[in-house]
Amino acid sequence: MAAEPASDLEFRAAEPEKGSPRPLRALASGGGSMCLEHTLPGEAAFDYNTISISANYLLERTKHRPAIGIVCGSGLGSLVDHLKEREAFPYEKIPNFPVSTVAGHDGQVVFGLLNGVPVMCMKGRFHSYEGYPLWKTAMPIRVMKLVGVNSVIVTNAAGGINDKYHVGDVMLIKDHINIPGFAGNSPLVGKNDENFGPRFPGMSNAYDKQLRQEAKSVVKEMGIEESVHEGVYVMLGGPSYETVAELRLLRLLGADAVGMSTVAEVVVARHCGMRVFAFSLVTNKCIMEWDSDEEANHEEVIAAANARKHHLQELVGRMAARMAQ
Ligand SMILES: O=P(O)(O)O[C@H]1O[C@H](CO)[C@@H](O)[C@H]1O
Ligand code: HPA
Repeated sequence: MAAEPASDLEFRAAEPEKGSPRPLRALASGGGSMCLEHTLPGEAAFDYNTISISANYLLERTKHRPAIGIVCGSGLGSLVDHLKEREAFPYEKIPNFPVSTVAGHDGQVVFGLLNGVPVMCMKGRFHSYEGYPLWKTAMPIRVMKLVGVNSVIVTNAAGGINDKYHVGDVMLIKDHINIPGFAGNSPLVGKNDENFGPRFPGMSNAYDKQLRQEAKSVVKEMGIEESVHEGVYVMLGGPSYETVAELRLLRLLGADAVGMSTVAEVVVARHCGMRVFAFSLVTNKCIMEWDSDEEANHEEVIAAANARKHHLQELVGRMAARMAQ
């Protein structure tokens, strides 16, 4: 029997209220220079026991015992609206959980049956631009792990860099480019917790080949091959969208779609041995020409996600059924 969960007050660190993200405080570091709060080495990731408290809170309140987790990207929360025997837990109520502050991210952990398969869903994710350190944006993945999840479906809204991609297309992610990681900003920075995984996890097979094969056959069954691609996702910190020069650089680097999420979750999922299937919905075509007057915006991202929700619900549902076999 799991330990009685402590009250929210006892364990919840100070978090921003919904809609009012905590500002990044500039603090003096040892050398007298300034550094941002989320880069301070002192802010250690939650340890195994702290994450167990969040997991136990959920395990004690849901009858479901899912092995599959789903992270819903911007505007993709409806992926989990049709779960049977649904049980939802607002992030605010879960000890130690961050809160969602972005439009299109509701802020609920939702358990239920998807095509008869028990799943645990994040209806809303966290991003570093909200003021959270990367480890905290990915902390729900560790909660999933302690709930019993061993495979995750990670989804996102992304800008299409590849000029063959159109709004509404799906990109099965075959690899990522971790731009924050190039600068040493990883969700695994700090003392390694062996309870979760090794100090130096490999990432060359981050996106499970067999699950990608399954996805391709699902896409065929659904008859949507023409609008589905396989490609490389690049993560930037945001929240500003990219300049034309940045997008041209990302294209040169081999990126097909760009976003501000997913990579930290995938790194943490792989660190703790989970299988990962991930896809991007292309919600906007990236602006690659300097003479264009267009600009990316979040409203168009949400609208594009909404327009494709039925296909995506079906894709996720069929994948969950295959992953459960
Ligand atoms: O990656 P998700 O959460 O789907 O959201 C994407 O959409 C937002 C920008 O419109 C950014 O948060 C970007 O990462
Ligand atoms: N850039 C970065 N993140 C995004 C985009 C984009 O064009 N679209 C959706 N998320």
